[in-house]
Amino acid sequence: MKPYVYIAHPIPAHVEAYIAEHCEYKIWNDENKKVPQDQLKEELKSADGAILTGYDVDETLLADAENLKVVSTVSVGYDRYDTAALKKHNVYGTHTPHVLDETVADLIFGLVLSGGRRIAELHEYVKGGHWGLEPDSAFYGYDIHQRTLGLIGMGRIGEKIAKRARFGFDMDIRYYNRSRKPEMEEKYDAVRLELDDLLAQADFVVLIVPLTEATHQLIGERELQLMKSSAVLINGARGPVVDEEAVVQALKEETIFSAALDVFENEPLPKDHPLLSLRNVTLTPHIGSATRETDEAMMMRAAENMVQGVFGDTPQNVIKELR
Ligand SMILES: NC(=O)C1=CN([C@@H]2O[C@H](COP(=O)(O)OP(=O)(O)OC[C@H]3O[C@@H](n4cnc5c(N)ncnc54)[C@H](OP(=O)(O)O)[C@@H]3O)[C@@H](O)[C@H]2O)C=CC1
Ligand SMILES: O=CC(=O)O
Repeated sequence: MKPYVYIAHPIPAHVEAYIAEHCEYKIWNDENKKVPQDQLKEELKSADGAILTGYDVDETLLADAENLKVVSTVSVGYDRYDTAALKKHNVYGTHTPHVLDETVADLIFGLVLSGGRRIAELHEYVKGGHWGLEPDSAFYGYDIHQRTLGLIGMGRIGEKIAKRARFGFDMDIRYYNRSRKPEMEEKYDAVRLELDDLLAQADFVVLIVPLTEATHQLIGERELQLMKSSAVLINGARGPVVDEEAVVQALKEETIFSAALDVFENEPLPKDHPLLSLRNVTLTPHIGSATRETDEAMMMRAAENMVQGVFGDTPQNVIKELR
């Protein structure tokens, strides 16, 4: 008998065909609605494996999932997976590193450009029919090239951002990272700094670390005050890596120049969120990795991880706390 797996969101046809070759399966096909928690718990009772992205995978969910061997997220970040609970229940947690690095770096670089040159704001201005109502100088931004990029997180994606900054825009790279990365220093002339020094020196501060206890609200009021008044804050990591209220305050008081954000404390961003009424922001809907090609590659990788796990093999992308 084939193993049985549960997929908690729609997947492309060729990924479904791959799963069908190896497993019996059920798919939740509503893209606009998540599986209700009680139903998900019920579904997992008989599942050997699952693809669960955007769900909290914790003790409550795992308690009755007696056959479960593997859960896969279609993301590299796995902050919603409780690794202690997965370990306790002997379930592999897997994610999708590498396949998305260049794609996320592209979007982040878009945010760097928009933050510095005010592209989102100018787009609103022109689309609103206001062009000509104010002098052009009211919309001058800052150069990107030959300025200083402060990278918080020099991991897989961080490196791809550094590459674009160094070789595409001739920028100076400063980074803050848990461990030192001599290879990155060599390749990109990157200089490792303490966080406060990076914040004081960078023209563009880019966050691309995982959300953990150590990175929760890494950037708050104190840190924002250390930044230059001409600096741009880019968050491509997770919303709670910054204190969102403090960011709103800094933007209102213009103690920093602008922010460009792909991730938020609450997603989708609530309709009355103060960020929506600010001029000096670029906002994207947590879409860093989501191009057509890369989304498909991530889905396939998640499916492969799951299939490997249900057949008793070690999946290729087990999250590091569970290796
Ligand atoms: N906006 C979006 O759509 C996307 C967002 N992301 C986010 O980006 C994150 C990073 O992804 P990826 O580059 O693949 O991950 P990596 O694990 O390759 O890189 C993360 C880096 O952060 C460093 N780091 C971790 N904790 C700390 C800390 N407390 N202080 C300083 N540095 C720290 C790590 O240091 P060390 O090397 O020492 O371990 C590592 O170099 C994901 O976890 C996810 O949250 C990812 C993809 C898309
Ligand atoms: O946010 C996306 C991810 O892959 O992590």
